[in-house]
Amino acid sequence: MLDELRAPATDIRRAGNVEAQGFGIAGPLLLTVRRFEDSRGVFIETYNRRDFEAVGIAEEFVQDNQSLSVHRGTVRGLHFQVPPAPQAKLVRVLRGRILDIAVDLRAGSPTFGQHVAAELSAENGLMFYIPVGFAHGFATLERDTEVAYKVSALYAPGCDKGIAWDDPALGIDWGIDPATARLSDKDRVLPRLADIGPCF
Ligand SMILES: Cc1cn([C@H]2C[C@H](O)[C@@H](COP(=O)(O)OP(=O)(O)O[C@H]3O[C@@H](C)C(=O)[C@@H](O)[C@H]3O)O2)c(=O)[nH]c1=O
Repeated sequence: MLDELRAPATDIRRAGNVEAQGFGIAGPLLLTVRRFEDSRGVFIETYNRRDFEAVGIAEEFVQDNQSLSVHRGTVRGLHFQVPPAPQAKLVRVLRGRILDIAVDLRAGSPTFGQHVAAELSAENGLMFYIPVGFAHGFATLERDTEVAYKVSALYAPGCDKGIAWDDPALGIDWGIDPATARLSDKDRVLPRLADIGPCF
């Protein structure tokens, strides 16, 4: 866990079975949900509208996505949908482990171009909330990693945009050897941040 990136513990909000902690960049939240363990195994609430709203996640989520990345070092991103179909995302890992990244693309934001990172795994059960106005991507740190995420707007291919994961201006340490990263054809040719206009 990248503790140095988290906001002070005083910034923790709790409601029901969820606890949310902010980062140095306003907006994204790292969520911990209560695990109910018994002799059968585990139960968790992965989303509860009332409680998630109470900790600051007010969007209505309208689509659930899931991806499997077979190889360690798979990179998906950095992606975002522009208006009129911008997406907030609520990300968790079902199997394996990722380094999840959110880059601030909000015009006028004091932290524009900066990013937050969180290690999410099936084991730690953490969730990452990424508001509208951020690009999102992740690198898989284990084989056969499955990621599930809710989004607040339907997939709109015409609004689907991206920036290069390895743009030097972003300075992201993805926790993998960049030379062995596996990307989609689409992600291999994404522009750099300096080459896109204002998006949000
Ligand atoms: C994202 C998406 C893709 N697709 C289709 C399009 C394409 O043929 C195939 C694979 O799409 P992609 O290559 O864009 O998948 P992927 O690279 O996994 O894209 C995802 O990356 C992560 C980091 C995100 O944040 C997501 O919002 C999304 O952009 O699935 C949908 O039908 N609906 C969707 O919502």
